[in-house]
Amino acid sequence: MKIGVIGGGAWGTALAQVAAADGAPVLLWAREAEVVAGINDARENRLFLAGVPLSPAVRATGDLADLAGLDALLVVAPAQHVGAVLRETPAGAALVLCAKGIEAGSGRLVSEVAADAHPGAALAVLSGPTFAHEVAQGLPTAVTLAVEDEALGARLAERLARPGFRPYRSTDVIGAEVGGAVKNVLAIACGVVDGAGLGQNARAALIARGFAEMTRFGLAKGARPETLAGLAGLGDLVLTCSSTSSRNFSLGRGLGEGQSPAALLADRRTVAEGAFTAPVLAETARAMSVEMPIVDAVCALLDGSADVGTVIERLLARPLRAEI
Ligand SMILES: NC(=O)c1ccc[n+]([C@@H]2O[C@H](COP(=O)([O-])OP(=O)(O)OC[C@H]3O[C@@H](n4cnc5c(N)ncnc54)[C@H](O)[C@@H]3O)[C@@H](O)[C@H]2O)c1
Ligand SMILES: O=P(O)(O)OC[C@H](O)CO
Repeated sequence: MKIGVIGGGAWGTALAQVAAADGAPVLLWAREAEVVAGINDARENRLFLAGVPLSPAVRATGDLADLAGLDALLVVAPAQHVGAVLRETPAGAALVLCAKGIEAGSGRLVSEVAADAHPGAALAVLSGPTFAHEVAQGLPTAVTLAVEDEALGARLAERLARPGFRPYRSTDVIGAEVGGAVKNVLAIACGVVDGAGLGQNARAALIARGFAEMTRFGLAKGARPETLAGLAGLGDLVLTCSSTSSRNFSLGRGLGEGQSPAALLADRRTVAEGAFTAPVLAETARAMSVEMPIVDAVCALLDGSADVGTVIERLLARPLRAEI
């Protein structure tokens, strides 16, 4: 199975390294000419994954047309750019969607965006607790690989599996997507708890109640509960809600410390997907009558309509209710 990667950020580069670990060639498209040159000439992506020596089997290109004729493309552009990039990408390959987010404006999951850009393409979702720098170092990692076509799922899992990289197969594409998109917003909330010094009890409560929000939203979208309780949902939520290695958690921590959202988001080279997904997630949930108070609180902090003290007061003043 000939593999290409769309996106030369940290995660696209780490996944290219995984796919090339057995020496099979992998072609990676990167938007930045310096990333293409760095990978081809110095075997390093200094902009997004500095310090990781890349396999000589990973080759980079700045031309999406070069991806024609490959069997599977790992789509690792940020969620808000997947549509634009796929519209310029030659069709014909299975698409393995690795971005975690919901498209602003349309409210579409990445699989819906991909189906629109490449009608009839086989679609898979790869998601789970995966800090790129750990995967690139070969540290043990497990992911959900969700594909409706079980035979394709088995072939993809076989192609991507390594001793330190274990794909667990699923057929629940929606569940895998919802988990990855929602956890980014909840990771911002956990960062706020940390930055505002609210304590470990509050963080654990937020993870559990955030998971309840993820589950309500996921079920309304047609996800299966066991997917949300697995690697792509709860697993990734726990990872990103407990580490400053998470860009979303770090963004939230800045908000919790009282820094302005505009300052925190200005001039970012790396992506904190939760900041883009939060408003569209809140809007979509409202339209489906799904309650997501923690997501609403993150939105209020990001759009500056409330400060940390106010959103905490609002969350704590909610009516007492049954846990489930
Ligand atoms: N970094 C991780 O550990 C990790 C792990 C799992 C999933 N992800 C997901 O992978 C996706 C990509 O994240 P990343 O961490 O690789 O990115 P990154 O933050 O390392 O780099 C930013 C990326 O955005 C791209 N970009 C910026 N503007 C663009 C545009 N207009 N069109 C197309 N691309 C543009 C850049 O070229 C670069 O590839 C995100 O959805 C993220 O949630 C990341
Ligand atoms: O740095 P974050 O917050 O984008 O998280 C990276 C991955 O999604 C963790 O699984």
